[in-house]
Amino acid sequence: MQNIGNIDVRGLSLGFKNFGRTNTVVEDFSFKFVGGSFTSIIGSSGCGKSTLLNAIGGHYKPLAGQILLDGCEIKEPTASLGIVFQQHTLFPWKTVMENVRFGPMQRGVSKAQANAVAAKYIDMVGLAGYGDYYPKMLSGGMQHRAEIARALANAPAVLLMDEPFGALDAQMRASLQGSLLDIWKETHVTIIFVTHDVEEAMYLSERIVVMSRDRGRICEVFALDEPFPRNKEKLFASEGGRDLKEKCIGCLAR
Ligand SMILES: Nc1ncnc2c1ncn2[C@@H]1O[C@H](COP(=O)(O)OP(=O)(O)OP(=O)(O)O)[C@@H](O)[C@H]1O
Repeated sequence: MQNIGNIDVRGLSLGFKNFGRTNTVVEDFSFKFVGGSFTSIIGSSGCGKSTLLNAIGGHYKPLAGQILLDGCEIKEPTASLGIVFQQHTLFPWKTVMENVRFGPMQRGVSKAQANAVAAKYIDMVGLAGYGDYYPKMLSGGMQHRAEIARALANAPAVLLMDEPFGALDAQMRASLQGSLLDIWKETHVTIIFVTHDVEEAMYLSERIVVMSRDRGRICEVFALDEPFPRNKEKLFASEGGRDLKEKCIGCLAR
């Protein structure tokens, strides 16, 4: 276990007030995301995946329970908790470089240092040479790469990803999946990755948490022993792979 990036979710309940009544979305959710691990969360639409991820990111206050990052309760968003969403959130009026160095500069890092940090992550996500481009000049996949670089520039202990590749075509998705695994290997950041795609979860993660339709409870946790780098064809064609996929799909209906 790594001594940073450990997320401990304890007896967590989350909900929203609608028309004066509290609608509980996630109830009594407990799980430990070990520092440096890659965990995917799958579950049917509306089961509370994004709500959970946002709560881990410090954006929602629990109705009950708590979420700890390395032993300290998460009460608000911090630079240690990087979030990447499916939709683009880059500042359109800033270049890639300006977007990526924004976080470090907000934290008081000098411009020269922030530029160096930004250049390192722009390079890491495969966008070297695009620092002066504005978001609208980039493809959807390139914008996602820039978003990941922007999150990494804050040196987060945890990277929370909410269906980040959901809107991309198969080729772009495969390319970003490969880049993400390289980044994970290099940075040892804890990754919590929400996806609808069972095969994507199987390819990327060490563990898959399946959330239930019934108030976001944990339906099943699957561990994947297959070492990295993984071969997609082999993984999905193997008996173990086919069995796991069937089990995950079976759980999604619960
Ligand atoms: N800001 C909000 N106010 C009120 N209700 C909300 C809010 N955000 C989410 N909900 C409700 O919480 C429930 C869970 O939503 P959430 O977005 O977490 O699900 P999800 O599993 O991520 O779904 P999907 O896979 O479709 O993205 C839904 O019933 C949704 O209507």
